[in-house]
Amino acid sequence: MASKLIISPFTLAYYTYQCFHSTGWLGPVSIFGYFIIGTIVNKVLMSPIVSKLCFHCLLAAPAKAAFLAGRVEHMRTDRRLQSLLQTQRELIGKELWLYIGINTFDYLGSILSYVIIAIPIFSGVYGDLSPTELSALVSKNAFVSIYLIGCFSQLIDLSSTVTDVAGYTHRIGELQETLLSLGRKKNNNYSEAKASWDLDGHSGEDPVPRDTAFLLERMTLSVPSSGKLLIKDLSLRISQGNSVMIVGNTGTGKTSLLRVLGGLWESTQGSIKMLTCFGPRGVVFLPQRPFFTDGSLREQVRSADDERIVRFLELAGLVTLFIEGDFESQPCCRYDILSPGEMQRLSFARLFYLQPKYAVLDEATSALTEEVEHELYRVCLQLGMTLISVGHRASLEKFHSWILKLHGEGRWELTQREKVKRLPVGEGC
Ligand SMILES: Nc1ncnc2c1ncn2[C@@H]1O[C@H](COP(=O)(O)OP(=O)(O)OP(=O)(O)O)[C@@H](O)[C@H]1O
Repeated sequence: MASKLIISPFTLAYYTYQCFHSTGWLGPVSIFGYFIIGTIVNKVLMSPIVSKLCFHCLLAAPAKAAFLAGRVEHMRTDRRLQSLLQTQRELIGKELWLYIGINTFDYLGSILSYVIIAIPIFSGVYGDLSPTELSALVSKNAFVSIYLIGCFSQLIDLSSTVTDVAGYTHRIGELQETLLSLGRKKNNNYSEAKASWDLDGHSGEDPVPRDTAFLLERMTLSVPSSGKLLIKDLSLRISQGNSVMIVGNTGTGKTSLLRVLGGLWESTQGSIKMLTCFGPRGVVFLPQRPFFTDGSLREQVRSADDERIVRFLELAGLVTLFIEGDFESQPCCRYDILSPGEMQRLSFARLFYLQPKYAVLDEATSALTEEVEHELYRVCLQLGMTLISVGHRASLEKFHSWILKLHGEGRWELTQREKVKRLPVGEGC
């Protein structure tokens, strides 16, 4: 693209000069004018097609999904399909005009190349040339004119590519800035946390204990869009070995609290500080609905060592699902065929591989039985992870040192359980 961008002005200037040389100003001016008119007509014909295409894509996806949803969705599917067909018909009608426009532009362009040379010939400018020289001049001019039109088209195509690239660059720049500011914020959080701890009179040694991952001070949280109060004045320090379970009724703000911990939402008042990093050396988040990229099982678990993969899969209770040793071709590239429970097990296999210090589990075992949930939590603790989990089953409480109960409308209750023991894999709790 860069080479085209550099060369285009030169070829344009060269062929404009060549055209000017044989036809005078008439040639370049007519071609330029013709090109502008062609571009305007093209734009007018294109814009309704682009918007129709977007609408068509929007309609197509839910229509397909709804089609699979069975009889309950039959009526809705029918309506959407009708609307989809209607849009398709309108699209074809509009595209027809676009193709007519493009072809007419091409045909008229070649005629124009002869018209612009015909004028000086018939007005006697080339009266002294022989018929052979005249025919050579006409064919040379036709070539120059058509090439010139081609150059203009290329330049316009390039301008739209440059616009796209500028847009992407802008977005990537924004992303980079956001990541940088998040990094800065995290560093500030750490020093601020240290400073505020100093104010409490703990100066001298390292004020914020190294093993602290999250520090919440009189934090108030409301839903950003509605302002609905979820948690009021919560102070909490989450440190290694002190797993916290967040419980409460539906809609009381359990997931919202995890969003704040992960930096997705901001607290309304007070402060919340994450003093660790994302990833194996810090914190890993496991959502209720796991996300996997396309790729082999090895890529999902990200280990080059087959023995380790088998071990993680064994720990997650998944090994029978996969043929041993064939991790490159195993069907996680089709993870959509896995059941929700198998997906949750697979995300635990990944967690076991990463072995982070902290694991934030948002109902990460909701599709599994109590026994399997028990086993997975036990392995997490055995691998030395500190858990921050949201769950509904009371049987999960024994894996946590603290229970944070959210009552809604800002009310909460924090209770301490006895210290959780780390159990070796395979033993009961
Ligand atoms: N993205 C969002 N935009 C606006 N409101 C939201 C959003 N996500 C959640 N909420 C609202 O915030 C409130 C708390 O939601 P949250 O998901 O934290 O509840 P929860 O306690 O995790 O519930 P559950 O047990 O059902 O998962 C709810 O009233 C919900 O409607």
